[in-house]
Parts: sequence; C-alpha cells; structure tokens
Amino acid sequence: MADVSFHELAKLDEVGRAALLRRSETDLSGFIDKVKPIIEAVRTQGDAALVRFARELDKAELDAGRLKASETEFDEAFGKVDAEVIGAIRFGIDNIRRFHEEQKPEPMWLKEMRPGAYAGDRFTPIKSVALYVPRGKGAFPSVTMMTAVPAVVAGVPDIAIVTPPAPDGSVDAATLVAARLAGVETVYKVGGAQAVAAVAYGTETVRPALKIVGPGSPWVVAAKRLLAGTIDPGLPAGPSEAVIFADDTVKGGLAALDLLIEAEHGPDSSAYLVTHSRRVAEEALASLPEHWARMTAQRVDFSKTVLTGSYGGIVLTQSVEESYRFVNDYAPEHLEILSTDPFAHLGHITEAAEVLLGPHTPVSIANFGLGPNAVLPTSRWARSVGPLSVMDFVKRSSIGYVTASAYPEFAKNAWTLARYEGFSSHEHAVSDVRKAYL
Ligand SMILES: NC(=O)c1ccc[n+]([C@@H]2O[C@H](COP(=O)([O-])OP(=O)(O)OC[C@H]3O[C@@H](n4cnc5c(N)ncnc54)[C@H](O)[C@@H]3O)[C@@H](O)[C@H]2O)c1
Ligand SMILES: N[C@H](CO)Cc1c[nH]c[nH+]1
Ligand SMILES: [Zn+2]
Repeated sequence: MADVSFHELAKLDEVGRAALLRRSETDLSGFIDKVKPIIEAVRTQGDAALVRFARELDKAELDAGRLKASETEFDEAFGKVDAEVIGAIRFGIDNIRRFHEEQKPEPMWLKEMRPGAYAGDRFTPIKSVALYVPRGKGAFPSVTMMTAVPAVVAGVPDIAIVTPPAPDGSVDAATLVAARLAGVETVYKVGGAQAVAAVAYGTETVRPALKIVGPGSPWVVAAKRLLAGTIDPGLPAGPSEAVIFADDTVKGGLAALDLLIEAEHGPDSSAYLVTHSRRVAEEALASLPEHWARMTAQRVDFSKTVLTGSYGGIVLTQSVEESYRFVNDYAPEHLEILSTDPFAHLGHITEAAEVLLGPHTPVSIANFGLGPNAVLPTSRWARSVGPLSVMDFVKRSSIGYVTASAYPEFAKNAWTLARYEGFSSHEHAVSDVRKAYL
C-alpha cells in the first residue's frame, strides 16, 4: 500500500495545487458513454429494462410486480430493525423536521411598491418529486430522512423514493422505516442510472416525476446530467467529500479520526486534512494506523484508497491564511473547523456547503440528524449552490396587482419603454386603447 498523500502546499507549483482541487466526478466521460444505452433501454422498454438491470447490475431477481415495495414490506421492516435504530431515526427526523419547518417560506408575501400597486412572491409545492436513496457501498436510511422530510414539509403531494434492490429483491429495512416515519409510502426498487431514467420518463410501474433529488454514485450523477432536459436534476450531489480544517489548538489524532469519516464512503470519495500546524499534520499521519485498526476491512480499503490517491490526504500550509485560501478554493461539501475557537475562523471561510464547528460536531452528527440537510453539493458546486432544503421542493411565482388608482403612472412608464423596444401590442395595452375596454 502506498503512503498517505502528504502535500506541503508551498512546495507545489500551480499544476500541483490545481490537481488537489479535482474530484473523481470531475471527469464523467467514462460513465456517460455507458449510461446512455441504459437510459434508452428504460425509455423504450420500461419495466422490462428495470427488471433486467436489477438482475445485471444489482444481482437482484425481481419481476415487474415487485418493483414497488408493498405495504406488507413496510410493515415487516419495523419488525426487522432494532428498536434502538428506530429510535435514532425518530430522533433524526424530529430534528430535521424542526430545522426544515424553520426554512419553509410563507405561502405568499406582497409589498406595496407604489401607492395602490402590489408585488410579491407566492410559493407552491412541486407536484411530483423523486428521492434517490443510494445503496451500493452502504444502506442510507439517513439519506431517506434528509430527502423525505423537506419534501413532506414543503407539501409535495406525490413523493416517491427510488433505491437499488438488495440481491434478495428487498429494500433496506431501515430505509422503509425512515420513509414511513417521514411520511413517504411509495418506494421503487430501482437504482443507478436506470432509476433516474425511470422517474424521468415513467414506466408501467414507476410514475414520472418533475424533479429528482438525492445523492448517488457517478452512474447516478451521469444519468442526471444526461436527462437534465427531461427532468429537473436538482443539486449536484456526487461522491462524498470533506475537508477537516485544524488549527494548532487540537490533537492531530482527532483530526485524523474525522478525516476518515467521509474518506470511508468509497474509493471515489475525497477527504483532506488542512492545517498550518506541522505538529497536527504529523500527529494525524502517525495516528491513522490506530484508527484503521478499529475499522472494518471494506472501510479501511476505501479510506486508504482515498488518502493514498489523488483525492485525499494531508495538506500542510504555511499559515492559517493559506489554509483559508485552500479551503475556499476547494469548496468542500462538508467542512469541519477543528479549533477551541472555531468562530474565530468561520468568517474567513465562505465556500463550503456545510460548516461544522468545534471538536464536538463531527460530520457524523450532521450526517445522521443534527437538523441541517446532509445532501450537499459536491465537486466545488458549493461555490454557487447550497444544501438541499425546503426551497428545492417548492417553486416560486411572482404576483402583481395594480389598482385603478396606481395604474396611470405605471401605464405611462410602460408605454414609454414599449415604444422604445418597438412592441406595438405592448404599447397599445397601456395606451388610450385600453380605456375603451375597461
Ligand atoms: N453528497 C451527498 O449528500 C451524499 C450522501 C450520501 C452518499 N453520497 C455518495 O453517494 C454515493 C453512493 O454510491 P453507491 O455506489 O453507494 O450507491 P448508488 O445507489 O448511487 O449506486 C449503486 C448503483 O449504481 C449502479 N451501478 C453500479 N455499477 C454499475 C455499472 N458497472 N454499470 C452501470 N451501473 C452501475 C447500479 O444500478 C447500482 O444500483 C457514494 O459515492 C457516496 O459517497 C453522497
Ligand atoms: N456523508 C454523506 C453526505 O455526503 C451522508 C451520509 C449518510 N450516511 C453516511 N454519510
Ligand atoms: Zn458520510
């Protein structure tokens, strides 16, 4: 096994620094070509293609009649999941619901722009939304909680979950529990690119949706990109990633412990420890083996691949300012600020989808239900996109109302600009012609 990647930022040239900002999903060309025929098969063959891909890609034997989870499967799931796990799901859902209820906009606001003329916004739920819950390198009841709760809070009337089937044709039991407790009863056993195509086009069993949200592997990300003209693909959430920023006030072993959180998702994850403290960097490096000794073989394998490869490791900077610059350039999905005074650093970092402060707020706590949404933009999209929220499940319409008394002033100004732009009907609609019809 290669050594953990250890980069002294000052020693890297521009090319080397740019390379650190790359993610596995930066180049999806290999996936795009393979995903195109999957999408076409689902469009033309519907359920038959879903059944075939379940067999070929998920090793699951299903017939079309079992593509949708039954009520009995939901009921039985509650018997299969430990009470403690159900308790943690309830705890998370409660926090996530309260957080997202705070986010929910008023149905409408109107402001008086000029005396007698009103304008504002109205928010209405999107009519149908699909939630992608991954299941390849793990089961994700937490993603179910994070996607379903804001959809329900927003009032979306038609919510469906798509998630890959297990080889026995089942849905992960805790995912069914989380779905029901969040208020979603439609779950389709379809994963990967074929799931995105199924909800984009609809099949005999799967109802089409206007939008799909939720994280996924590059297969899912590639399909969303290809189908963006048919279904709203939501925010770009690909392989998980984190930056652990640490100053000189914490133990390096703690930074290493948290560096492994997102590094263990898969070989395509990204995870960096960024610090200007050589002590913290060296302690972190030295402590990784003791952390690996406590992990399962699969998670050791994934995190070692990440930390010894091109998408992870330790970055030693020359100053705290250089650390801030690196983090802002990197624009991580999850950011931890490990410091006894995290608020001192917070104002310097603006480009991160989620910022978790201090040694008692590891990424795990946010992933599993502190309240904020853990479905977050990856691959530097945090520079322009925020976390999944209630706003992803509503659309905004502008509302305007001009009374008779306010009309003349608006009409005069509109008339002037309509003439300048050369639009006759626009002009007539606010000219004396109108008076004859009022
Ligand atoms: N950004 C976020 O908020 C967030 C949250 C949770 C997880 N994640 C990320 O989501 C991803 C989940 O990935 P996953 O693999 O665990 O689950 P997944 O459900 O996204 O992918 C598994 C599916 O990929 C398809 N697939 C696998 N191999 C294929 C092949 N050779 N050809 C075509 N299709 C193939 C199959 O249909 C399979 O069902 C991880 O990268 C994880 O880091 C991100
Ligand atoms: N870290 C993921 C988002 O990037 C969320 C998650 C769920 N379970 C484990 N992790
Ligand atoms: Zn995670």
